[in-house]
Amino acid sequence: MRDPQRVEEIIKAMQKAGTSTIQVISDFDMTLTRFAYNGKRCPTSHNILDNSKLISEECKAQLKDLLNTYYPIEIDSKRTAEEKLPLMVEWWTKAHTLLVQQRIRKDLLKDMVKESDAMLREGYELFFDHLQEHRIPLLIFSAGLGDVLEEVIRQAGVFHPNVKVFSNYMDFDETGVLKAFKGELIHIYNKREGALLNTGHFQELKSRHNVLLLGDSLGDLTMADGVHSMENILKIGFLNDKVEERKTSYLNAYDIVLVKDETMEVPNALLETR
Ligand SMILES: Nc1ccn([C@@H]2O[C@H](COP(=O)(O)O)[C@@H](O)[C@H]2O)c(=O)n1
Repeated sequence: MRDPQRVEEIIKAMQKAGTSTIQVISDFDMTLTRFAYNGKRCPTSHNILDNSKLISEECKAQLKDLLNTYYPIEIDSKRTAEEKLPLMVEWWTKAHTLLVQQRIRKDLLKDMVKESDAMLREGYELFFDHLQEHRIPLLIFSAGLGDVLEEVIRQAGVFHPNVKVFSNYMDFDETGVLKAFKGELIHIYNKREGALLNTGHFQELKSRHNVLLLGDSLGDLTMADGVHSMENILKIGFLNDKVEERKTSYLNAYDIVLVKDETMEVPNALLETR
């Protein structure tokens, strides 16, 4: 924490206001899911599909090339968000175009997730169940693949009614084959625009002026930009990769930075404090 006293003040103010004033907004990939397990990288929602048997070997190689080209740019601390933005649009657009060419079948997504290495962070059950039990809305705001991430949380038994997802959803034709992606593309640097497009959601939650925000990228900080008359926001950032290069910028942007922490221990402890 850069300013522990400020963090304490925010927590106290949120506790005093009570759970009925809180909403949680969280990124998905590498925030609710693990970054690594036993020294091996865990997949993002895109990677779950990219590495599956629904994708041809040739296409897998092309998607891997894209990942190897653009992921280093995504986490490059020497480039500004403005420099990265067009390149991120390029990555997502090229990857989605390749995926559409694969004629992916909707009915195979369930088994694909079952067979994948998808892993939610340790302590996820407590996190989701606590929010459900206390009727605290959870918005999962992801630049990943909505259909895939929904299946991950469904299979984990935590897709409770208080969970809402904003993400990139697949559009299937009448035979159940992927033909396009729906609506505006969400990438890591346009979550503010995504939030402002979904005013209805934030309107429904207009009495919840206190926000717990969880993210793993500096782009995630704008996920709460649609919240009505915000009173307090506590921002927790998971810093998973390129720690030394990015620590200062994360400490300046997030209230609490969790370095290579694969658990939900801190968010869970905060939710349980009364
Ligand atoms: N073709 C792609 C594009 C992006 N990614 C990764 O997904 C992450 C975005 O999802 P969030 O839930 O974190 O918003 C992003 O960090 C990219 O690294 C990918 O794996 N493949």
